[in-house]
Amino acid sequence: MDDVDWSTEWLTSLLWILGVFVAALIVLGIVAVLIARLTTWGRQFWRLAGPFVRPTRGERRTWRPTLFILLLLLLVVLSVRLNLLLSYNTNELYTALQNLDAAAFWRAIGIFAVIAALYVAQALVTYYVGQSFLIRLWENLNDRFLGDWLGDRVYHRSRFSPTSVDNPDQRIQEDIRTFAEDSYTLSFGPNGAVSALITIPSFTVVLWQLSGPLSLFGLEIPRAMTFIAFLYVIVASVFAFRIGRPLVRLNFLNEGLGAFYRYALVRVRDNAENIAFSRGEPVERRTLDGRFSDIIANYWRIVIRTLKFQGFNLGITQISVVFPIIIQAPRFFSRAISLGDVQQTAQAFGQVHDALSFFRNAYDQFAAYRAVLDRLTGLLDADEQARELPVLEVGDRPGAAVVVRDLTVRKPDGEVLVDDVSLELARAESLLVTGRSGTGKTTLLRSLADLWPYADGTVERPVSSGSVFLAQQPYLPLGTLRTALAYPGPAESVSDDEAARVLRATSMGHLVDRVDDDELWYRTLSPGEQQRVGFARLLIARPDVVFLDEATAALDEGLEHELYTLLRQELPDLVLISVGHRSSLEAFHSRRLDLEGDGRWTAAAL
Ligand SMILES: Nc1ncnc2c1ncn2[C@@H]1O[C@H](COP(=O)(O)OP(=O)(O)OP(=O)(O)O)[C@@H](O)[C@H]1O
Repeated sequence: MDDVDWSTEWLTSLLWILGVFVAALIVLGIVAVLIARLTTWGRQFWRLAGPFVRPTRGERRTWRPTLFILLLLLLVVLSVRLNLLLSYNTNELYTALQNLDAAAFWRAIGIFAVIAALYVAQALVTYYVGQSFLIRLWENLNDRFLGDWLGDRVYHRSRFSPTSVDNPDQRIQEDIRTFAEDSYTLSFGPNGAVSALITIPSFTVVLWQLSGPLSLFGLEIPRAMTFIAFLYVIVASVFAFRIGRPLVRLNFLNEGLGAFYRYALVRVRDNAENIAFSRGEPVERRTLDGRFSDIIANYWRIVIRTLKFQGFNLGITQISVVFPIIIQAPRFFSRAISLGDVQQTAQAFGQVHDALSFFRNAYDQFAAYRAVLDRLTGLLDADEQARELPVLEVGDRPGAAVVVRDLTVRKPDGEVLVDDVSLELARAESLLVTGRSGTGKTTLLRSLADLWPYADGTVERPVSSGSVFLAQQPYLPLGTLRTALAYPGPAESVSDDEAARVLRATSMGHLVDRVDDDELWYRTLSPGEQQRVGFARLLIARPDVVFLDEATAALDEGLEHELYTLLRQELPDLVLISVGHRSSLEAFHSRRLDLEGDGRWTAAAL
């Protein structure tokens, strides 16, 4: 093996790094384009990462991600170069030992110290740059996915999609992080694909230089070591792929089953009181046990499959430790090569072996990665489908008025709930929608709110904050009571005086001192109190039109009377549309729409 001239090595190494960097850039660029075009997972990857790396038109073009990628590539090339130098240094070290040459030995140790210091610095910088890159990718994806899911009210509309996806929350919170992490580790990570692709040719050259001919069954194989290394790993990889393949599906199932179980647990937590009242623990337990045992059954399948897969991988890796030494030993004993050469061969073989094995060892990680790709692109698809569902055009009509023309509301299966209804409500008018349970009262309100995809006709009303919908159970956001009163406005928009006034007006004076307590209000307040928070919110928001869906059902008739009177007094011009069963509500409405089922309805003045 030729000696390295360490005095000029920095220049040689610099030129090497530049040359390999450019060559790697070209080759990786071509490979990346081919993967993104020709493979499903490549297309999925590009769909997720593309907008980060290359923002599309309309967004500000930023070169930052591209520069990050170039820097990461440069660092990988540098690390391979340092590994190469370490292998030459090892050769010198062992040759000096064999020759009992103390001066050469200490010189080699000195050089080792320099390379090792550079190596540590390189590893730390790589870690920092790599993590910064993945954090940026993570932030970008979270931003996009949240925007996609909340935008156009997809989170709600997706309930009506033909294919609904499970647990979008988990996909946004966990899968995005896994995607960012795995994208980095599998590509530019210290043992990733890029490092493997650069290491293989670099160390193949070393192996080539150290290889001698080998006689096998009377046949002379020149440079046998190089060929054997490749043959060994390629054959092993083919077997490993076959053994490891089912892990893709099993890991996918593992994710889904875990989420399914967690969802059941969350349901128990959220419905704790109902379950406790009915002593429903045995039923819940059975459901939870069922879901958990599905996880375990699948996990066992993963364990058995991994046993086979890892058993094979570990065996192959162990053999590879002594393999190059055995092959080089005869040449060492015949003094054709030095001890340093044998050591360097073992190192070079190890590098080529590890690099080639990347594709085999990373298989299970890659399997989980593909499952994440499927889950994330699945969510994007479902969001798109939800967006494509029909919408009832709601025209903006500022001021207190609602106009509905030829509105027909259907169930998803096409059955008509409300057939061809038209109505006009002017300032201060009010409508009570009645009908038996299941005749479509809530669905009619949903259609007016532009939330129900299976409706046609035209609706005009004030949009955005001009109209407020209040469901039977008002939504109380996390945070303070002030946040709940201001919702969906910002908490700071409600002053102390105003909060106190509306709380007292809705018979909740006892909460005046607690407006800034951060509690789980949706659990602390009784259903009736929650409904009163809904009314208090109306007094703050002062909308032009209000839709109340059994919004006083949890209150006694006396309180109901007080709240409706209050609403009329404070908002005399308000257009009021209520859904309710109680006859006591008639006193507060000027007209009634009675749904009779099968699309039929009657309208009358009250
Ligand atoms: N997301 C949905 N998918 C399919 N069908 C639905 C959906 N939401 C409601 N429906 C159906 O539409 C019909 C009307 O439901 P809706 O909730 O509007 O009735 P309602 O008159 O408000 O009943 P109640 O008085 O009990 O509240 C019901 O048969 C219900 O099963």
